Amino acid sequence: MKQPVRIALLQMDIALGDPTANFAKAADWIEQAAQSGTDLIVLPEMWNTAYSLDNIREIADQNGAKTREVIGALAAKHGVNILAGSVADVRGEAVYNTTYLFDRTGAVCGEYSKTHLFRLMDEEKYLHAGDQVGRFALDDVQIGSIICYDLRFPELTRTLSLSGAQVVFVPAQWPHPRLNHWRHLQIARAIENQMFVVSCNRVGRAGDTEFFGHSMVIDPWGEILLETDDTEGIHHVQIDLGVVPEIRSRIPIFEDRRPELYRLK
Ligand SMILES: NC(=O)CCC(=O)C(=O)O
Repeated sequence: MKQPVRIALLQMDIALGDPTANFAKAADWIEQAAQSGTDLIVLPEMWNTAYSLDNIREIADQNGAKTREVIGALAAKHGVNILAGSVADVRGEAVYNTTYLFDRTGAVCGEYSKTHLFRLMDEEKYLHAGDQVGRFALDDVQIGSIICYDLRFPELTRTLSLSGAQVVFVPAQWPHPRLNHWRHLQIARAIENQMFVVSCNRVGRAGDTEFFGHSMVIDPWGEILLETDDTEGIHHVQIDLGVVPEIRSRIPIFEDRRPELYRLK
């Protein structure tokens, strides 16, 4: 991938249980982001439905068909990669929370369904967990994809960095009162894995739950390159992946690991 990589984060509010409105808004914002010049557009978690869980099976995207059609067409039209946050999608009887990754031709080059379901928001009552990790190649760069609560499981991001990922993407719907957790977990994942962390969190309210935005881009040294506020907007940032090997050779944690010690006998 040509350096630096230009990334656009779509920090959106999401209409509860209204996929038609949300697809229209996402398409409009993708058009705007693409016209400003970008290599990769990132959306938040479950941007098609939000947490409208009572009727989620009725409104979820059937086999991701609409996501593939609408977002794939926009990726192809603008020759841009799109990490389409995640959408509620239904396969057979089961509803998942799935990231679709589109390359510049509009083809799906990666799919990842959230592997850790968040009980505080009742996900485990309505959704099925995925059972694969999300490691993909995009423009010849190895990247990883996790979703929101997955951030609390360092093993998952470690698996991605061990398998070569240089960036991990985190679409989210992470609300108050856990802004502190959100910020520190991302900084920790970046430093301990010597990788970029790029997150896109929604804003707005759903009932009593208030989502704070604060999408972040953190470099492998733990420096915050971008932290947004709690309002809607498209945020552009550039990252230079050349620093990943540099930092990994300066402090060679991957060579110094002692995996034989990390299993209880
Ligand atoms: N949508 C989510 O997974 C929310 C996770 C969250 O808020 C947390 O504290 O973890």
